[in-house]
Amino acid sequence: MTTLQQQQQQDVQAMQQPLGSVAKLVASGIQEVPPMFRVKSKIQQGYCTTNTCDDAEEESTIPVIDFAGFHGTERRPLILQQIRRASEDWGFFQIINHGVPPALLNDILHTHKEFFEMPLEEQMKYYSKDMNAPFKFSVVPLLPPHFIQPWKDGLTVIYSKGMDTTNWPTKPTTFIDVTLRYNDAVNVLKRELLAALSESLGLQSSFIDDLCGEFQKSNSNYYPPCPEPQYAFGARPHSDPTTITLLLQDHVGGLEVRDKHGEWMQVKPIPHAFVINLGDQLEIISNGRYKSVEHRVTVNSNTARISFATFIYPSKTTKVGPPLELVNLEEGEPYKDFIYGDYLAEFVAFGIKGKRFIDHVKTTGLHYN
Ligand SMILES: O=C(O)CCC(=O)C(=O)O
Ligand SMILES: [Fe+2]
Repeated sequence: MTTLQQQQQQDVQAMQQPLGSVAKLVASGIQEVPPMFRVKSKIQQGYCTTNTCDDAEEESTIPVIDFAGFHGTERRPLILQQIRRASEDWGFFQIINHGVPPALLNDILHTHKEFFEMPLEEQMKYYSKDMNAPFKFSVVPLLPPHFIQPWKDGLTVIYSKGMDTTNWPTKPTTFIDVTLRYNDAVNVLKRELLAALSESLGLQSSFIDDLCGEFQKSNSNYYPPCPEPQYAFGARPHSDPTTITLLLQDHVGGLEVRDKHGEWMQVKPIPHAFVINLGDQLEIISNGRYKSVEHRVTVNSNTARISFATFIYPSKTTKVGPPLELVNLEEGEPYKDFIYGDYLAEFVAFGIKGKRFIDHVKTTGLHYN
């Protein structure tokens, strides 16, 4: 057995010993961040200079793209151009007028927030030891135990059309209906976005969806207030291993993205907007033209935050690489092809090291050790 396999086996065993939720820990009145969540202060990490740690730039300059008219001929070329520029410069953008009804966006955040604020006993009914369970409430440890744990609770839905909801929560009463309708709506939107991204790269409209858009998994994330926000992260700096991620966030804020100059920028909440971030698979397909950018989630001492991240990714057996039309050997070594399942396994084992996993493997292939 390799070291990687041993580590994975130990992690699976340790993850079968759940500790409970972060919300419960906060409710118990703790005044300090416990060791399993604790990072060096952000000052020590060089992230900021003051203890309040509001180091990220105030105003987000992440592009906001108005998706209205995407299906017509008049605005479509402009939208594609804006997507191309945002993907090259930022790897992150927000979209408005995307067609998902505002009432549904309010409902999904409220309903899931209500779920996260229910007693732990109620939530634990949906805990599962199966890492691939299609519906599951996450408890600490949320990541394999050799990681520092994120300051959050989570609920995961692996989407498929007409999902079996027999064992889903019936409290809040709207939970099943709203969660299904939201996931269906995001499934339609992801198809449009992947078409736009394909066309913006000069590829056939269905190219990215056909290759890398098969799976959809959503994580609703509940970030409780933290007694020492400078010593914990909701999510440590990482880039997503996905094709794309569609994120809905409430008004609280906390998501930050690293810009071209290495500075952290706040992604300012815009009501009813989706934050779109390109994942590693899209960077690979585009042969590096589009970037899968590092981001992180900070927490605060006053207000719980909720976000709903939907990840789009290929099947584990899919071979992902740049198509020939995006390879120009004069521009240097093209990105290597990967089998997605192998990529993901090494991504998880690599952990969050303040560097992008993709930088380690992009031209040399897998086996980062
Ligand atoms: O909650 C957020 O704003 C972002 C979460 C995130 O980056 C992720 O789940 O990959
Ligand atoms: Fe992320």
